[in-house]
Amino acid sequence: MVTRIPLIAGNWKLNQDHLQAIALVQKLAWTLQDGKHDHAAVEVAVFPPFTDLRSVQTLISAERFELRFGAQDVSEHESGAHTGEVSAAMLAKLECSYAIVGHSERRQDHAETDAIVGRKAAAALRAGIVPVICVGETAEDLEQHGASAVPVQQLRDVLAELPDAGEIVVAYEPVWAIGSGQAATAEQAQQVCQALRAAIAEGRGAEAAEATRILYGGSVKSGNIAGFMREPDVDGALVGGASLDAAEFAAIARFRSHVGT
Ligand SMILES: O=C[C@H](O)COP(=O)(O)O
Repeated sequence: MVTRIPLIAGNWKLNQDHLQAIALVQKLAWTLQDGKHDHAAVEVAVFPPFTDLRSVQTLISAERFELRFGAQDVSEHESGAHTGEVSAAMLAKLECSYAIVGHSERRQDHAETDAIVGRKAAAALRAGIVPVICVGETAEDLEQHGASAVPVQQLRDVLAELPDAGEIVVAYEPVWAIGSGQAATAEQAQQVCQALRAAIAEGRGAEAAEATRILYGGSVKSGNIAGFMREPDVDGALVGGASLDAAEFAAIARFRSHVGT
């Protein structure tokens, strides 16, 4: 049986300039160190804006912090006449481990389709970056189709664009739970994450499905993380607002001290 190392990921969205990013990463790393955080047991990663990545890389490398980091998006293109785009190779050069693709805010703001998201994920994989593939249903989808149908179809469509091999992370983020303060219940998250794992098994085989980490995202806080992490198919969290507070985000990463409470 494969052990999936939990991943607690902080998506800063459009927050923190590069000076604020340095302060936040320092505070987070020191808080985790004070709490003797075992990074081998629970991985912690931050996703700053593009403009912060160089500063975050330099700090993490100079201080030998065990934090990982990634980008909030990546281009499907590799180079050339694509103004405003940032390629996976550029992110790899900055030592990004991950790139988020298909966040619902990008799907909404930039009309990103599953095919585009799939091509972005494929570009990340080609550069040795693990794509964090976001899927999730809106409140209307939930009412009309139930919780699983839309995220499962989104994931199938994204996986269709990917090579069979290469590590991926999937993040289930119900759109209605993002930034609303109204998280899904642990049972709802488990039900959808289980269905997503079955979709990965269909597309990439049972072994890959067993090894793939599936995160829950949407109003995660230190007060509700333990419930999610008790579920067998939830392997971590993609945290938005609460990741901007170092103490709160570190408390989320310490979910093991709340499990059973
Ligand atoms: O990527 C993170 C999600 O959109 C969740 O955001 P939130 O924790 O602020 O609800």
